[in-house]
Amino acid sequence: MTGVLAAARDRARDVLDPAFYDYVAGGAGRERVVADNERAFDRLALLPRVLRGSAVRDTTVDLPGAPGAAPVLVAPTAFHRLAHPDGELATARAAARTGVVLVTGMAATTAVAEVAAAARAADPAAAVWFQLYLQPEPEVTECLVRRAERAGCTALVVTVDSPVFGRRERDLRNGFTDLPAGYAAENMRDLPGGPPGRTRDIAMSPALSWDDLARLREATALPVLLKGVLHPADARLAVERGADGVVVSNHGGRQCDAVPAAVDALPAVVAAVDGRVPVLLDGGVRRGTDVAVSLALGATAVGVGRPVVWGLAAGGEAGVRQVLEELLDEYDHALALCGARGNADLAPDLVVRRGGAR
Ligand SMILES: Cc1cc2nc3c(=O)[nH]c(=O)nc-3n(C[C@H](O)[C@H](O)[C@H](O)COP(=O)(O)O)c2cc1C
Ligand SMILES: CCCCCCC(=O)C(=O)O
Repeated sequence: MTGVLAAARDRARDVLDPAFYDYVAGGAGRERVVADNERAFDRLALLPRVLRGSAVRDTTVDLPGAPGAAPVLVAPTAFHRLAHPDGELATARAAARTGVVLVTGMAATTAVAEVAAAARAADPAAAVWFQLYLQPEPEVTECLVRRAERAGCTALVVTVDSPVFGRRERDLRNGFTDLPAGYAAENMRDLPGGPPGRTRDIAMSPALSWDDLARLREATALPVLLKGVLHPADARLAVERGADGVVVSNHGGRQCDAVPAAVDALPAVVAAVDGRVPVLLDGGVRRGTDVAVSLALGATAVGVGRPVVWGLAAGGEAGVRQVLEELLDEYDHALALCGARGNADLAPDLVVRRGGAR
């Protein structure tokens, strides 16, 4: 990786506590999937069309609860105040000012109400989604959902790839298993069954099922997207059970170190969903051309995780803006080079395997 994103990552490595840098950069096991998410894009090439472009290109996408958004989202990543003192507030302002949907996480170090308010103060039209892990106690999940609704979030993103926490060898080596003193997952404060005024731990449960999703579906009118879908059969089930979108994701290689790269899993999920709901992707997106490849293969939009944290660590709000603007500018440039007048002109025939047919 070179360019703005690599410079942000290098700066982040210089300024961050090494254990937190490793927590962000690292992944599960031998980190094969972390590497493969990026390498999979390197294995794909764009096959441009000529003499059919436009000087002005339409790059906006319609997402659940976010019409006219940019095709790049801020994927949910935990603990932004460990990257920069302004934490999630800086990320929210940067996303809002670039027209990018922010998916703020249950594991944020700033409460969702404050994050959403900061985004709207920067741009009243800003869309913020809330990511959650379904909790084993339905009343805890419901309380989190009500907080997101009250905060004005326009969609929920339920992460389903984490029945247990990934085995992250860097974190085990570094002893990075708890937040340092003075930081907390603020959305987890004052929840049912938890200590008053204090935070509960986020639970991951292998006992969750499609019934828990059905309960959530009934508990809220907000659009619900499922994040962490790789198998086409699960994508089909998600649509049948009322999901408003699926996110093809392997959690940035942080959960199972033996799964396919996100972009390699995308086409089968797109085929299974068959246009019924938007399909998003995250994992390894580092260039505007990666955005173009993903949209050509059927994604409606893509999320970026680590690059946003690197930008935040490198320069707070301005650093995140630089990262997002670079990706969006590169994407628009890639569209021009492919002879596309907008996202709608991207199609699977524009993507081939590097060195051979797809
Ligand atoms: C530091 C870090 C924290 C993350 N925290 C969460 C989280 O709290 N919830 C979640 O669903 N995904 C989380 N993710 C996964 C991201 O949402 C996303 O799937 C992944 O980062 C995409 O890959 P990329 O980093 O290569 O862009 C986290 C990823 C990182 C790097
Ligand atoms: C049990 C702590 C939950 C934090 C979740 C952060 C996360 O998903 C990650 O990949 O790290």
